[in-house]
Amino acid sequence: MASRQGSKSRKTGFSNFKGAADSTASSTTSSSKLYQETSIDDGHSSPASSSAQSKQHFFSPDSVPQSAQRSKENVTVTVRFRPLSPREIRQGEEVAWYADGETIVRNEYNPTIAYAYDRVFGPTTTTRNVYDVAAHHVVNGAMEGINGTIFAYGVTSSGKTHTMHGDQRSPGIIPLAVKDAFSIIQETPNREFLLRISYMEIYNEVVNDLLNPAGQNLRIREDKQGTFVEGIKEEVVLSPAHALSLIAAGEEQRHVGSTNYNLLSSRSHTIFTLTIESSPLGNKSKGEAVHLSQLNLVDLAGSESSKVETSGVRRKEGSYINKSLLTLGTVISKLTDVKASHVPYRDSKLTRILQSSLSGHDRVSLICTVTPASSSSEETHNTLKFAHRAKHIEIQAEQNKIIDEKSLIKKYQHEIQQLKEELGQIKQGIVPIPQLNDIGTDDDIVHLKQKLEDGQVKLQSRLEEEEEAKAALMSRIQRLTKLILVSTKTSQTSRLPHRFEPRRRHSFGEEELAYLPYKRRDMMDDEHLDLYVSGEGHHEVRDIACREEKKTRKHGLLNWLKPKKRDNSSSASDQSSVVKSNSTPSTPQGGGSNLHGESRLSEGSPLMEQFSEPKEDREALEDTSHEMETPEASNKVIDELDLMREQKKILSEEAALQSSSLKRLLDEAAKSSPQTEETKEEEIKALNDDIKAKNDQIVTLEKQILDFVMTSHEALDKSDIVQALAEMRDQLNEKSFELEVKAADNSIIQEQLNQKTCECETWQEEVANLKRELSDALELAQETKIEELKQKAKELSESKEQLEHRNRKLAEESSYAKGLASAAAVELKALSEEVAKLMNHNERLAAELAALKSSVPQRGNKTGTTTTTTNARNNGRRESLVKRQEQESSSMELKRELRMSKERERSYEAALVDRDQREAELERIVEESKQREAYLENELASMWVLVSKLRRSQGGGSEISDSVSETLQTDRSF
Ligand SMILES: Nc1ncnc2c1ncn2[C@@H]1O[C@H](COP(=O)(O)OP(=O)(O)OP(=O)(O)O)[C@@H](O)[C@H]1O
Repeated sequence: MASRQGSKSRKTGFSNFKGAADSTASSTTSSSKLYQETSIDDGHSSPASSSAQSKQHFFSPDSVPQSAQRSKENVTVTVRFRPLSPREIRQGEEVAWYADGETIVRNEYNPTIAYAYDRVFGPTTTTRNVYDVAAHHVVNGAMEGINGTIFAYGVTSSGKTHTMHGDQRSPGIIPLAVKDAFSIIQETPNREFLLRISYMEIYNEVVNDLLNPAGQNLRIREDKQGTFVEGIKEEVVLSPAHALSLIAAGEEQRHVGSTNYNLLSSRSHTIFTLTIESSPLGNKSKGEAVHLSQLNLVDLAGSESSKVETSGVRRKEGSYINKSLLTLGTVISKLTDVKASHVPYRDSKLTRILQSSLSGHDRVSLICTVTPASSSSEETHNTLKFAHRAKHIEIQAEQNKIIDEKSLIKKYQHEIQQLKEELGQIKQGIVPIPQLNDIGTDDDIVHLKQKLEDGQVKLQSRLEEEEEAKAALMSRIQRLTKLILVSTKTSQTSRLPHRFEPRRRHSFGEEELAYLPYKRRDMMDDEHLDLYVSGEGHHEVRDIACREEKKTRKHGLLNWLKPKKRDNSSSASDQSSVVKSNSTPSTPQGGGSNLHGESRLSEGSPLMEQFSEPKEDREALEDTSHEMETPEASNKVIDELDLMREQKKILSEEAALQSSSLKRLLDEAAKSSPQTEETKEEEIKALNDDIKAKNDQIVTLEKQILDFVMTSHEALDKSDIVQALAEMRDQLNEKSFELEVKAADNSIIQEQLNQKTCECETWQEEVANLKRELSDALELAQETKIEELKQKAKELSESKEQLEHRNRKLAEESSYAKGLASAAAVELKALSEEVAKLMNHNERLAAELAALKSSVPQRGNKTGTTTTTTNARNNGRRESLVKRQEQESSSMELKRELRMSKERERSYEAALVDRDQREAELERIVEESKQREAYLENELASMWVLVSKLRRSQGGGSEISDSVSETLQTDRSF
């Protein structure tokens, strides 16, 4: 069944909003500094105004007529301060925000900053007070057909869960609302009701059904009537205890974790929905509209400051929480902004699911929880601003009336009517058996007697058959009737005239609230003082504490099943909801009982002790049965039978729940790794044992019911006994059938388990084989790699050798070239010296030659003067000519030599240039070979690293690696 969150489209609702600027909007138009005090009594949000006007309205796609009562009102916005926690006190925190009167929140450090709300609750206010102001009118409206939503909003550890769920000493809005709903039924004798609940969480943007562990990751769908969660489980509830026990079971599934601020921080948003159908009582209901409404109680996860140091899962959860709360904030801003054209409901699952509530057709109450602590001043300020924005949302709450034969209450009413008619027909069909003494003459007696006896046998068997059919019908009628709740008050006066009288307060039965933690979480905080230190390292310790707390809660639920002692004082709550038939109240807690309750407790627990003392109990029952002489006593017996049946039902439900958990575990086991397999197997085994134990308990309970019927049969009149017996037989058959089915299921599950175990073993073998193959392959691969490396190392060392050889050669050549060059240099020097000498000599000769040339013309001029001396002079001239010729030839010789020496010089110079070039070439080659050597060195080093890695990764292959490393070592040293 799908839980429908509202029934209107967004557009119609959106048009109902007015922004802060709208002067016609009610009460608050305050800014952060200029506030206008508003009060819950201002009429806009008071319960009294809820149904002031009414008009006809049609909403369903198939034109189902619906009448609607509309009244304009604002969202009720209240702020609740929690006291400073022991931790905050220890840390010397100061009060940064405080409640100034009943409607104003003021900043301690800057008194000009103040905000006004419908009501502000100080740290000492009780949740009951909060309920009366912030929730009661919403619950009241929901019981009259007006959808209602109550939110708790605030940062982490500000007290949302404390407000919504509470603890045993101070129950929260949810238990109070449930209780109130049943009280209203009791005080509305002219209507009959059918209540259903669903409970879901939004964890990391995934919708999970908390009443059905199999309902994970549910889809949100939308049709013309609004958004709804597809496939969510809805349970018809018969009493507050029944509803609370279901919530308790749901709480077990909720994601809770420890954070730096809160030992038990809610990591998901939860939405508890109570669907209420009501119609006029009895024949009046024909053709009358059915009221259908939903009451959503939303415990939001707390926003987290980005300053908080978290990691891993918590950080991921925190970011999802913050994102969805941000979307909620944006949606609310847009709703209060007249200019906004698009409201981003679709940006988060939370706003999508609550789209209808937010868009103005539900009566909405927002409870903002805050801490006064100075360290959270900024976060508190943000919450206050959020609350202030929300105050401007205007709503037009409507009463939903549907004339819809498809409504569950109508369906049940029809079925009951049909069954009653069938029963009437059966009753009419029973022919009274004629008495023998009425029969006539003696002659016919034998014949007639025979005939009559035959007829009597036939009639008897027909009678029995019809009795059985009648009993079956009766039990069906009873079961259906039980689902429809009516007041036990005989007065048919309406509840409405009394509406504003103070309602009788129903105290909770001890067991009803047993699912809630015994004490406040902050008290635990005191005990786990050292656990509240920041830092991730302590999460484990805190998670243990968290688990412990969960266990306590679990025991709380178990306690609910604990049989109550007969105690007249507890009747106030017990009578809060009884079933239509006065003789068969259906509530599990109805009247209390000293019968054997059943539980998941192990031996030694008080409950098991009660199981082990049947005699005493039976004696007590016998005592009771002696007192049961009046019809009331007979009713009590039936009450107790009902109670036992109810307990049996709960056990069966628990067994079913565990079976589904078992299935889930089996599925998980199939998917999980072999390491987690063992723990899963243990869990599966434990669950199997638990289911077996539960089935045993069901059988025991059935036996006890039989025993009880036997011992108390005297207190009941015969027809009651026949009826009860038939009913018992019926139920027994039903149960034994159920048991058979469950046993069959179990054996199937067992088979599956065995099969899975076999599969697991095969897988394990396969995994082992694969591992072996993998290690072989690895070894092989390593060997090949090592071989390759060896080869490469060899090649490298060879090329290194060659290079070194070449290097040596080059070095030799270069030293030879150097020698040559120096010899050439020496020679060149000697030559140049010689050239210099020759040149000097040359110059001298040239000078002499010039001197000679100049002396010859002077002698020619003096020839005429003396002939004697002419001969002598001719001789001398000849001599000097010869000499000159000699000198010329020697100078020629010298010149030639000079030329030659110059040529030689040039050739030497060329040789030198050539040598320089050669040397440069050699140096370049040497440089290159050095670089190559360095590169090879590097290569070798990385190979070394590789080899050592291989060695490390392959323990067994060390020998190979050793040999490689030796090779490489040698290479290296080489
Ligand atoms: N009004 C209050 N009076 C006394 N104690 C309170 C009140 N509100 C909250 N606390 C205590 O403060 C602690 C935190 O409260 P609670 O767990 O309800 O916070 P929360 O807002 O739900 O946190 P989270 O978002 O992390 O789930 C609890 O120990 C609770 O008992």
